Amino acid sequence: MFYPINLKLKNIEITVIGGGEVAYRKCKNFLGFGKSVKVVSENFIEKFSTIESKVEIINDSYKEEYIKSSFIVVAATNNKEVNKKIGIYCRNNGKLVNVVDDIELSNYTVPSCVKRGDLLISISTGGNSPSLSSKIKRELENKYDNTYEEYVSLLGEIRKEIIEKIEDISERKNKLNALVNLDIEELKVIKDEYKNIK
Ligand SMILES: C[C@@]1(CC(=O)O)C2=NC(=C\c3[nH]c(c(CCC(=O)O)c3CC(=O)O)Cc3[nH]c(c(CC(=O)O)c3CCC(=O)O)/C=C3\N/C(=C\2)[C@@H](CCC(=O)O)[C@]3(C)CC(=O)O)/[C@H]1CCC(=O)O
Ligand SMILES: NC(=O)c1ccc[n+]([C@@H]2O[C@H](COP(=O)([O-])OP(=O)(O)OC[C@H]3O[C@@H](n4cnc5c(N)ncnc54)[C@H](O)[C@@H]3O)[C@@H](O)[C@H]2O)c1
Repeated sequence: MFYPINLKLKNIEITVIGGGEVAYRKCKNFLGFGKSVKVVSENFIEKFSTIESKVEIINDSYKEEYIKSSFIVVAATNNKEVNKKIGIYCRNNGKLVNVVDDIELSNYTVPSCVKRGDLLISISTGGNSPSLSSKIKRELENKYDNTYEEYVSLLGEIRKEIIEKIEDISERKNKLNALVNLDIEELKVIKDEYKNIK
C-alpha cells in the first residue's frame, strides 16, 4: 500500500533514465507541475524534440554519477537489469525512485491526476490497473470541470478572511464548512462582504 503525499519540487533535482515512451510521459508529467528534469539516454524518441528546450538532455547510457545528487529518480529504460541497478542504488542511498517495470522496487509510484488550479485529485490502484486510474480520471475531469480552478481559489481567499476575522472556533468551522455549498457567484458576494469587515 502507498501513502499519499504532496511534494514541493522546488530545489529538488530529478533525473529520468531512458528516452522512450514511458520516459517521455514521466518528463511531461513533471513539466506539467512546473518542474524541469535531467534525462539520460543514448536514444530518444522523436517526441522529445517538443520538450528539448525545457529539459536537460544527456546523451549517454546510465551511470551512477548522473543520479548521485538527485533526490527523485525515474528508472524508465527497457532494460530490466539496468532499471533494477538504479532502483537498488536509490533505495540504498535515501532517494525516491520510480522503477517503471518493478513496483516492488519502487518506493513511489505516479498516480493519475486531475488538476484544476490548486485542486489536485490523484488516483492510484496500487499498480493493479493504470487503465482504471486513467478511466476514473476521465470521469472526474467531467465532474470537476475548469470552473473549479476559480472556485478553489475563491474558497482559499475567503478562508483566510474568516480565519483572520472570526475568533470563535466553532463559528469559524461552521462558516468554513458552509462555504462549499455555495456556487461561484455566491462566493464572490461573500468575499466582498468579508473584505469590507474591518
Ligand atoms: C497513472 C499513470 C501515470 C504515469 O505514468 O504518468 C501510470 N500509468 C499510466 C498509464 C499506463 N501505464 C500502462 C498502461 C497500459 C495498460 C496497462 O498495463 O494497464 C497505461 C494506460 C495507458 O497508456 O493508457 C502500462 C504499465 N504501467 C505500469 C507497468 C509496469 C508494471 O505493472 O509493473 C506497465 C506495463 C505493463 C506491461 O508490462 O505491459 C506501472 C505503473 N504505472 C503507473 C502509473 C503506476 C501505477 C498507477 C496506479 O496505481 O494506477 C505504476 C505501478 C508505476 C509508475 O509508473 O508510477 C498513467 C496514466 C496516465 C493518465 O491517464 O492519467
Ligand atoms: N510504468 C509505466 O507506466 C509503464 C508503461 C508501459 C511500459 N512500462 C515498462 O517501461 C519500460 C520502458 O518502456 P518504453 O515504452 O519507454 O520503452 P522504449 O523501448 O520506448 O524505450 C526504452 C528507452 O530506454 C533507453 N535505454 C536502454 N538502456 C539504457 C541505459 N542503459 N541507459 C539509459 N537509457 C537506456 C533506450 O535508449 C530507450 O530510449 C518497458 O520495458 C515496460 O516494461 C512501464
